[in-house]
Amino acid sequence: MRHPLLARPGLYVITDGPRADLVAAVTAALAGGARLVQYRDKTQDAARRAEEARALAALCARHDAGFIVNDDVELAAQVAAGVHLGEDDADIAAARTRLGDSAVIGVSCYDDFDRARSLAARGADYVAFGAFYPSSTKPAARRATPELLRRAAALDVPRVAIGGITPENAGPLIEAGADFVAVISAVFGTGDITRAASRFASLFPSP
Ligand SMILES: Cc1ncc(COP(=O)(O)OP(=O)(O)O)c(N)n1
Ligand SMILES: Cc1ncsc1CCOP(=O)(O)O
Ligand SMILES: [Mg+2]
Repeated sequence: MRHPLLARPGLYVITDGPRADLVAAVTAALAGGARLVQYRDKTQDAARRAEEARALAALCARHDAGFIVNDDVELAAQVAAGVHLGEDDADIAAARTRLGDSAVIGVSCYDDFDRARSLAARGADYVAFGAFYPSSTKPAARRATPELLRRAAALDVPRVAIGGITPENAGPLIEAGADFVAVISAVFGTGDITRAASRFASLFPSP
């Protein structure tokens, strides 16, 4: 069954921290209509990470938006969030045991349909593909094509597209079946985060 937080397609923002105005930046993205927020912070500063994750979890709850922690199952458990797992991260079964059935667990599938099929069968709540376009955030990311999104319709699990996505180039991905577009720089790297988020949000059908 589709997780309730993934029922409505839309914009999935991923933070680009550390940044001093993190909570204000995410507040602005939510005001623009972001439906999912991922806390992605590759630093080792456990105290700041815990404090920020707790603040963002409360903020997202107030906006009825999903909140997902990148990589770190223990931090997700601490703040009752979901988690996003890539190929170098925890195993999905271990994450499910730790976080429980109600947590959103998303997985990176890169350009790999068989990985998506296998992880969907093992209980992933969404499968993410990409990068679809060159990404300044992750220049070495493997590349995927919209055809993969079309093929993944058969998996009957929400599909997320990531990598170099802008309001100008997101259309073909949504048309190919992306339920969410996941974006870092084209939202958080702009001078007007709310406007950038609302441009993405307007590409999806309104509820
Ligand atoms: C929604 C979404 N899709 C893909 C990724 C990438 O995950 P991963 O391959 O584990 O790489 P890092 O983000 O951890 O560098 C993601 N974070 N979110
Ligand atoms: C984390 C990640 N995984 C594949 S591309 C990417 C970065 C996406 O960031 P941007 O939206 O700035 O290209
Ligand atoms: Mg990861």
